[in-house]
Amino acid sequence: MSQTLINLNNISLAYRERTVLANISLDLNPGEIVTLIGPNGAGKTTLVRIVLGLQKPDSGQRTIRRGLRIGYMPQKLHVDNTMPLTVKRFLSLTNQPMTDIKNALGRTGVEHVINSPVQSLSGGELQRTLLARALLHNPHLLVLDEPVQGVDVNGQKELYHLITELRDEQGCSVLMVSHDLHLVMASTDSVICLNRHICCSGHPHKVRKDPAYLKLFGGESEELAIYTHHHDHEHTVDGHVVRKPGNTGDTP
Ligand SMILES: Nc1ncnc2c1ncn2[C@@H]1O[C@H](COP(=O)(O)OP(=O)(O)OP(=O)(O)O)[C@@H](O)[C@H]1O
Repeated sequence: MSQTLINLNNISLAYRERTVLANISLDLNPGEIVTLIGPNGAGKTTLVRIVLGLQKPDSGQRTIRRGLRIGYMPQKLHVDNTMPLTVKRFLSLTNQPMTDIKNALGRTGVEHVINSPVQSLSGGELQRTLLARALLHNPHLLVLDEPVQGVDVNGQKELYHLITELRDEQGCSVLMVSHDLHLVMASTDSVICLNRHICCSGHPHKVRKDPAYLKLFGGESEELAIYTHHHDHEHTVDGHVVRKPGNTGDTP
């Protein structure tokens, strides 16, 4: 594994005899974006914690390239509502220079929130602030646990686009967790579909059609992917539907 950043070999883990991860093997290679996808409770966060070295598996090996720097964006940020904490103070806890902090916030598009309390940020601003924090150590690998949660659909697309740009600019690798293959499709090199074991993996277009993926996520996801909204009407400002001239169809 000369070039490989992190290798997991046959990792298994159980909580009180309940298997959470079984025989997981994977390689994270330089410059690659890998997305972990799976239903709730599939073991995605647990696997991320093992990749980060925060949790030890019951069996199997984790091998990490010497000197590897990892930037981590957690799934949740717990900040006590009564504790005054500005974005500036929050990011200063990383001990990085203020110019780097400002640059990172600028790069993720939220320089304007630097003096705002963390608790007051919108979903998108919070995710971009957490992404800026993950960038601060100039990482070789970005690990992003559900980076678009709490963000609306357009914001999600923008955020995935930004993640791809950051990978291109910085040449880092990305391991991220997502719930929606179709939204992440354009932004990932490969997908690992997890449900306590690896159900299928590979190029996103291949995984999308894999019977194991379809079994987990159902045919609905395929229908959603091909559904195109034929808009035969317009809306008034108060939301009422107005048919376009010459169109009487009942398409939504
Ligand atoms: N510390 C723990 N002790 C006992 N069980 C745990 C612990 N941490 C996680 N689990 C269980 O392990 C399973 C996998 O959890 P994990 O958080 O890794 O799933 P996930 O795929 O990230 O889920 P989600 O999409 O809901 O975030 C779940 O059934 C969870 O209840």
